[in-house]
Amino acid sequence: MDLEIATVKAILTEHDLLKEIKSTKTVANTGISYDSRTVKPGYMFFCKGNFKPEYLSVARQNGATTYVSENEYPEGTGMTAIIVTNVTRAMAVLSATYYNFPQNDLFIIGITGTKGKTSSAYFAHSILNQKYPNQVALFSTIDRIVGPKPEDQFKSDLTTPESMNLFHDMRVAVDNGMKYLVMEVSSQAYLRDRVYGLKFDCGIFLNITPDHIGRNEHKDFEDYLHCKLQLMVNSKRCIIDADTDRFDDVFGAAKATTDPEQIYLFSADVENGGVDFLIQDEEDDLTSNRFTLVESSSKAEAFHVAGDYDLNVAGDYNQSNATAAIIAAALADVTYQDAVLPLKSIVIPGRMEHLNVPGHGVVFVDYAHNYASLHALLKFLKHQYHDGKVIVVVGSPGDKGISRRAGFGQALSEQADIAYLTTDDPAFEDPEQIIQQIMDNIKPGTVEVRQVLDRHDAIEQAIMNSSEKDVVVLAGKGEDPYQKVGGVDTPWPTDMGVAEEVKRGLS
Ligand SMILES: CC(=O)N[C@H]1[C@@H](OP(=O)(O)OP(=O)(O)OC[C@H]2O[C@@H](n3ccc(=O)[nH]c3=O)[C@H](O)[C@@H]2O)O[C@H](CO)[C@@H](O)[C@@H]1O[C@H](C)C(=O)N[C@@H](C)C(=O)N[C@H](CCC(=O)O)C(=O)O
Ligand SMILES: Nc1ncnc2c1ncn2[C@@H]1O[C@H](COP(=O)(O)OP(=O)(O)OP(=O)(O)O)[C@@H](O)[C@H]1O
Repeated sequence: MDLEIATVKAILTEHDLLKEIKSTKTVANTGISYDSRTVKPGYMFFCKGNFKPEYLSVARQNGATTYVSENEYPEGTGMTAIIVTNVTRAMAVLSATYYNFPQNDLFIIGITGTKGKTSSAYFAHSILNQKYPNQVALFSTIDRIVGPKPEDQFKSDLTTPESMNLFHDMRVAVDNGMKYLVMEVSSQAYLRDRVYGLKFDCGIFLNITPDHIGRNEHKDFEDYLHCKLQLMVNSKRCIIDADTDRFDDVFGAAKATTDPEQIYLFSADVENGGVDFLIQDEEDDLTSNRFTLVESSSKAEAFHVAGDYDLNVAGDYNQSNATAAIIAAALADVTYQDAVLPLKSIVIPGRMEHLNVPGHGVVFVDYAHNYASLHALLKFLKHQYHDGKVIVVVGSPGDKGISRRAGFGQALSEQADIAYLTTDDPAFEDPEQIIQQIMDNIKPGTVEVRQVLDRHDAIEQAIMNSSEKDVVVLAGKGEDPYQKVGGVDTPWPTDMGVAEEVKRGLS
């Protein structure tokens, strides 16, 4: 595929992004890249993020003929320089153009929220896939599915990919016959313009609590909220959990660009009047997670998704995640009959996975990694295992989500009996200091704390020291296969892998 300079000029002008084009010759670009190491002859190269001018030299040596940047660089001498006001936005609109606007051929459901994005995405994907087999793409934190064959499924690096990868993967999905796309939209996606210019057919807002504030992320909570709200502003139809904090802001953002007739509210709180769908919790323990979905407005009644649902995944919060997914799927003509079956059998990797260890407590591996999710998880498990102890293995990552440290301290003080504080993706920080910061936020006398720096040892000790009535929660990493240490992804056998190894050692 070629990208003509004339087209580039027209698109950038349309989006008010063009400063000037310093052209030595007018060429068609044979490919696009933001990484000098992947550049091939005739490519257009984007200088973005923590870019260094030497990358441009490498891109030129590799054959790039054009670069797009907010500044002109001597390293690009001889190349066509496209100087823009905002390079990440320019990259988004030019990537969409280069891949020939694949979004126009997909019904796109975007999901945001501090917690529940991945779970809701898996729910929506499984429901839609039941009705439209081999036509539903999925871009989640865990996996990306761009086609029906096994090789069309691969692990994700980011929750929401860079715009260039996003439009590339959408193009592959469309070429593979996909007609629907369920994707998670992180706040970073809006902060970094990864979804700039993209209109969603349906946007879901689940919840918001403090997270992702710090260096490389959001400067404060209001910025985090502002970015999350952009999904509502950029969606043709909006689905909102009316129980979320800052509901008025979320509803206001949706109404700014969407007819209220196209906004659907749901709630698990019967007191919450004026919603379209009500969730009635029938049973939520470890063996059964059942709820009744009630259509409580005339516009909801047109959907025909009311009824009893059984979820194969524990946790009352998953009733809300599933409801959001059901409503979104209903917008793509799914009805109760299509939705009820897949939810009965769904498995979400790294979310509420459990392992029975004879003679010891049942082990839960869960991706809970901030106050809201750890609190919800421990509260649920404490209720289920009221005769035993709640034993938690947890650490907090380095260089991001700094507020999680205080949040973990608080959640452990409120719900845990024993806490093993350990390492979780320390990045460039000292894991011992991170542990100390969690410790600083534990209320004295509430929970017995053991500090075990090595995560493998911490898991082993937690399981071996547990008794049959206890529950052992391995929190934060889900099915992550690595520990991020000093800029290197160090292989990690996964929390469940370590638990299984401990179990094997007992037999
Ligand atoms: C803060 C942030 O979003 N950073 C992302 C961003 O970094 P960046 O643009 O500064 O890129 P960089 O890796 O520093 O390198 C600078 C540029 O030079 C290029 N380069 C680099 C080396 C070289 O030899 N040649 C070369 O051309 C790189 O390709 C890049 O374009 O672009 C990179 C890909 O180009 C991403 O990997 C990186 O995500 C980092 C790793 C990250 O962890 N981001 C997290 C915070 C994130 O986005 N998380 C959210 C989920 C949060 C949530 O749950 O809400 C997500 O959506 O995943
Ligand atoms: N609606 C919810 N409310 C509170 N906690 C939730 C909710 N849904 C899921 N959780 C908890 O959060 C954990 C992560 O869930 P999930 O992966 O679906 O969220 P996410 O938004 O994708 O998270 P992240 O942004 O960290 O990748 C779950 O394992 C569970 O403990």
